[in-house]
Amino acid sequence: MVVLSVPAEVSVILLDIEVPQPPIAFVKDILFPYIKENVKEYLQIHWEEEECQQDVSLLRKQAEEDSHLIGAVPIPAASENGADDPQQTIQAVVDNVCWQMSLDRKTTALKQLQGHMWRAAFTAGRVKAEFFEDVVPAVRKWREAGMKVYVYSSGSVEAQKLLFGYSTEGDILELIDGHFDTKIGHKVESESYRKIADSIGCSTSNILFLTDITPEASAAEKADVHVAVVVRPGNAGLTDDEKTYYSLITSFSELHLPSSC
Ligand SMILES: CSCCC(=O)C(=O)COP(=O)(O)O
Ligand SMILES: [Mg+2]
Repeated sequence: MVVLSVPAEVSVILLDIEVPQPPIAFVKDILFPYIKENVKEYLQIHWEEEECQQDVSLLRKQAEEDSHLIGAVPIPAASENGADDPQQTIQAVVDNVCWQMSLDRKTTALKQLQGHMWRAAFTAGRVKAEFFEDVVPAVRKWREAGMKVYVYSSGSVEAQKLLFGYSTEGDILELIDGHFDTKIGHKVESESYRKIADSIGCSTSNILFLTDITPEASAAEKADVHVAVVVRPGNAGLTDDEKTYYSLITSFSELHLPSSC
């Protein structure tokens, strides 16, 4: 078995949300299609609710910022007297969401609506998150060794908590010390990792970031964060240069903590 020694200065393990997911690529193959298939019905049911209207306002603001992009889908402004046809606006929101998702955009507006839709699905028992079998034992072991474990995902903090709260292993939210999403910054920007370290109260060099995406690994490394690239079935392939450059693991059990024998 490959063993990757965790540097002695590391006291925090930061996980990308997709890294602990199972081979069926839960986020891409289950959660994302769920949004596309159900967004229209969700909007129709929740349209009058304040939370839904806040989600739509944020999407509308994002659509205005995106108006210069090729293929961008506008969302008409709400009229002051509320005289607009909700079905037309709903269709525009659906089209905008599908357009953003076709580009795998990581906008806070999209992630917020997705998070609210997933909350409805998880709490109704329509979806349960699965983890690779090495994940939960490894996270428990790291915590027993005194490590803090955080999650950093483009998915909203609320959505991340759903995954750990409604998993096939039960509610395992207590295994995670904290969550970060795009509100702290994008995962391909080095500054985000400095802000995360500040927020945790440690130095960036105290963090080991596990991700499957090399531009994220590169941004973290530029901020002096330790990185390892996690290679799981279903992940995008790596180039030969990336395979040589980065420390690679295929299971969390391959991480060897300084104190473990
Ligand atoms: C329930 S979390 C959904 C994850 C998500 O929306 C996403 O875009 C995945 O992004 P990540 O940065 O975690 O790879
Ligand atoms: Mg990812």
